[in-house]
Amino acid sequence: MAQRRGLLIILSSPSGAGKSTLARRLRDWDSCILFSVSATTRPPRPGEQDGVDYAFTDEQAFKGQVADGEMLEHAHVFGNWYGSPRAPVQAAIEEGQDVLFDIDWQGAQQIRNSALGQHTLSIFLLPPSISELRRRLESRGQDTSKTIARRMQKSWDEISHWDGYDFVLVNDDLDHTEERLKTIITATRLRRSQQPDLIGHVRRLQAEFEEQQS
Ligand SMILES: Nc1nc2c(ncn2[C@@H]2O[C@H](COP(=O)(O)OP(=O)(O)O)[C@@H](O)[C@H]2O)c(=O)[nH]1
Ligand SMILES: Nc1ncnc2c1ncn2[C@@H]1O[C@H](COP(=O)(O)OP(=O)(O)O)[C@@H](O)[C@H]1O
Repeated sequence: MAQRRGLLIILSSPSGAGKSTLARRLRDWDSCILFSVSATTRPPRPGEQDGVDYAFTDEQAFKGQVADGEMLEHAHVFGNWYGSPRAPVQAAIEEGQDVLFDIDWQGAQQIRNSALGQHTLSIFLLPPSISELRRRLESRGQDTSKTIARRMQKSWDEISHWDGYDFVLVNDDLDHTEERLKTIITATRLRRSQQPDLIGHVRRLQAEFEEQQS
């Protein structure tokens, strides 16, 4: 039997709601999940590693990759380009490995509408409040006040797409959100792994039922 494809797990939220933190926790929980390292034209933040957090690139190279069809999806966010390279995702899911994406609503929509759309699990994280969102962006301590103002200004654009997702969680308590994410992923994996066997099982039940009724 052909190997079941891996799951594309998509996390989106307004900037500062907690995607990267939760994505890190999910990777620590299950090291078999591949994190899709996005390419971006934004400059690295202190402590970010090239090839680990992002693949940092320039606009010309990024656009070349897009033109060559190397991006599964891409979008312009907060004045920079971001995209998910296709090859590592394709290789992983063909091997049955799940892939985790930290991408915005535009990227999520592109993947959902692609040939891989049937293999996605998308989760949107809402902040408990707008003032808490601001507090988190400020407490992260990695962006200038201008950058934070821009992200806050764009936060509603992102939040307004919340209802296109399979699940929506309010990221209030971090441990609680982590537990709910793990539950969602575990349940989705279970449903997908049972599906082929269940169809066969229901057919057998039907045959047995019909035989007994005749
Ligand atoms: N469409 C798309 N969005 C991305 C990608 N990588 C990151 N993003 C989104 O770009 C936005 C800005 O990301 P980043 O600069 O890391 O800022 P942060 O969200 O404040 O940590 C966030 O909404 C990310 O989810 C990508 O490959 N594709
Ligand atoms: N549930 C939470 N409660 C309090 N602080 C949080 C929570 N989730 C994330 N944070 C903090 O908020 C800041 C922004 O989180 P981050 O994961 O960088 O957000 P994003 O990737 O969505 O921009 C970080 O300093 C992080 O430690």
